[in-house]
Amino acid sequence: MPSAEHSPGPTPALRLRGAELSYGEHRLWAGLDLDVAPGEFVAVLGANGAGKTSLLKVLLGRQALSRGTVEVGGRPGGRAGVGRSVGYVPQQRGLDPTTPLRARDFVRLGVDGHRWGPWLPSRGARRRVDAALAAVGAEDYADAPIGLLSGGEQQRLRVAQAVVGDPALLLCDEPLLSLDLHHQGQVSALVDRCRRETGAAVLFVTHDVNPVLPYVDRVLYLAGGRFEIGPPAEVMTSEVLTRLYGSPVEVLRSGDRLIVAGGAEPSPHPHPEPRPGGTP
Ligand SMILES: Nc1ncnc2c1ncn2[C@@H]1O[C@H](COP(=O)(O)OP(=O)(O)OP(=O)(O)O)[C@@H](O)[C@H]1O
Repeated sequence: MPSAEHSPGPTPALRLRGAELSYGEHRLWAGLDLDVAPGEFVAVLGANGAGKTSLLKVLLGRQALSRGTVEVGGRPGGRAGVGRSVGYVPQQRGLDPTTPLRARDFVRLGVDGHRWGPWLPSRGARRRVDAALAAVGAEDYADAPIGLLSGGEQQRLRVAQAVVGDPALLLCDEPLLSLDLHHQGQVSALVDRCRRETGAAVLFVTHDVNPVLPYVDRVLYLAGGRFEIGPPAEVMTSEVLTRLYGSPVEVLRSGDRLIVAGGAEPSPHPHPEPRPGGTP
């Protein structure tokens, strides 16, 4: 199992030590040592069920580790430790058309609506909301009821909501899923700009690394209870992924794109009874 240490420097935005997550007999990953530096962009990849979303749940304090420790911004993780320091872009889910919120009110929730911490003067909050709306290109529908917007428009607003609070750690759970190629590129570039401007570290769960490939510093690849971490050029190879999956995988290059072929999980996992842990 490789170590995932990153070079020493400022307090890591995220530190995992000996981290393991199992649901009953089903071990998702174990022995995970990972330091993510401020401003670093880490793509989290892997097959369905490899434990990507579960990792984010741990970092959000919604799921306890089975073993090991987690720190966010130098403070112990878990419910008490997360607060405003973590921004979260969830998987796309359509919002109820009758949701009684304008787009800008939805984004403002990221400033002062659902986090612990001081309230900002409302003029400052409004400026930040306007800036976040502009950053995701949502000015035209800033005052529209959010439930009536398209899935892609709603997703851009989720990104705006996550970054408007200036988090130390930005967790993105497949935020590109419902977006067309153009907007995939825009949202990827937006997340990149945010981490450069604010120093937020990014953990970006995705099935397709290509939209974020220009920005990714390291890839955390989860498969079959194991993991690999490193720069994309070192991890996204036929040899490494074949070893990780324990079955033949071919990584092909087509222009700037990477195509991963093969990679079936070695054996089906048991699916135990659900444990408390919530759904992000
Ligand atoms: N609370 C829970 N109790 C028991 N098993 C769970 C629980 N939450 C998730 N699992 C199981 O853990 C495994 C990993 O789930 P997770 O959602 O983390 O995978 P993922 O890598 O994000 O998958 P996908 O790519 O399909 O979104 C799955 O087999 C899932 O059924």
